[in-house]
Amino acid sequence: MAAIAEPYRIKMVEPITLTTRAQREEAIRAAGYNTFLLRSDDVYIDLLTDSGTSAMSDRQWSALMLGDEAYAGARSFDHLVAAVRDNYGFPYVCPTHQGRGAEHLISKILIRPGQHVPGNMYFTTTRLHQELAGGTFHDVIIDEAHDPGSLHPFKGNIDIGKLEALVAKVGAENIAYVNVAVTVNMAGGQPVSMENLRAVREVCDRHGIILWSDATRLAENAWFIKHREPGYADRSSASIAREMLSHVDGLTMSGKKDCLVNIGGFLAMRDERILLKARELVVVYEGMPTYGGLAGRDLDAMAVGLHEALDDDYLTHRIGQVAYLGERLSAAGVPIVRPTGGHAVFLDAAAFLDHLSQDELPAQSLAAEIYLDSGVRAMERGIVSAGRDDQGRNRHPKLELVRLTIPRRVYTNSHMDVVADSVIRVHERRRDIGGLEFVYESPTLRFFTSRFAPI
Ligand SMILES: CC1=C(O)/C(=C\N=C(/Cc2ccccc2)C(=O)O)C(COP(=O)(O)O)=CN1
Repeated sequence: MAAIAEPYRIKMVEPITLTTRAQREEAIRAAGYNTFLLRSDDVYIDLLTDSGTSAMSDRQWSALMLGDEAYAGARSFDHLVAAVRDNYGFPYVCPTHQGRGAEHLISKILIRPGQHVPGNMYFTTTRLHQELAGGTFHDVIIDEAHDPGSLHPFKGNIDIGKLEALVAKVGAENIAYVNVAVTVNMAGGQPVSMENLRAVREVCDRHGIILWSDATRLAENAWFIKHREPGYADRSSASIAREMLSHVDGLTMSGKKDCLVNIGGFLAMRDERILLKARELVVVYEGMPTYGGLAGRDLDAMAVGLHEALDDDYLTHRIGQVAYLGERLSAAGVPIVRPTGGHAVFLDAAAFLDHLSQDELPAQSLAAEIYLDSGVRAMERGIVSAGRDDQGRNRHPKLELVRLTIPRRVYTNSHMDVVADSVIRVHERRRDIGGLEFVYESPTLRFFTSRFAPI
């Protein structure tokens, strides 16, 4: 990947501090060996998440200053509707405070208790809201997605055979909707091809099933189509994103990723009946249909950000930075999910710590070790994140990963070098790393607030 410089210059900085090893030992103990429970001031380079952690542009800050805080009918809402219509091609928008607000509403609208929701690998909050609405999630992603070493260029693809088999098994009338996430976070930020989107559309049309999309990282997915799928090299990522979305009936969006804002989300759709139901629910759970739990200034910042995120120079640098970190780690023999995805490098913790069983929580332990080594904060994406099934048993996902998640427009490759050096140091002494056990297990989305101790 030809290195390119950041397609922007920095106009404001936020100082970060390097802590001592002693300070980090105290901090990780106080956090129960859970990187979610660390204080920001105790973190040097924060790769916990790309969600809400991106840097806004001067244009977004300018738009924010012009936010219309009218309770109803604010100009800011009109600006968001126009931005979604012009960039994504949907006429109707219902803002929510963030992605899971949109997941909550659409799950209530589309799912009848007992129905099934096939999708390309689970995401924690998405599956939870589907289950809270009485639905059952079914993973219909291609097998390669569960193989960290597979170099399939579109590991986010839906397996048409698995989807058809589920329809045949439960009946199309018992499928609430098909959910296609672009990209697939838990598979390693892996994209879906346009060809696959068309194929899934055809299946849904043939059976009369709604096709919904979790479009949270759609700009990055569009860039991968441009650079990996035949016939798209000469297209802009923005035009590819519109074509992707032309194949789906609506979307949930966490604006905190590919809309480059610190808070925000929305539903977008073509069917006015869904809009009307969303408007009934949004006033109960989020606020007026024209603000959905957000300040007017947030809507304006999101309207500008969703357009900026589709810029090819920005995407080439952003995704190139992920690849840079991934290549440095691969060159040193560190096991990672290949090919590197759009928003993070995922360490294969099962291979990294192959002397530990999955029940010794290798990814949780590795994330804590990386923090101890350098103050770099990563996120566990393995057995702890997968939670327990409806029988109360620990789910055992094939992927036991640590996610090094890169915020947008925040860090330079010098920071990536610090991260790579740290992970390589930890890899060199991996045999000294032991497992962790729960000392407190929270009942819901346990990865957020559980606490652990060395075994
Ligand atoms: C594909 C996708 C996402 O990645 C997503 C949020 N991701 C997050 C934030 C997060 C959420 C849950 C556990 C840990 C971290 C991420 O760190 O990756 C949401 C919810 O959006 P929300 O956070 O705005 O509610 C919907 N879909």
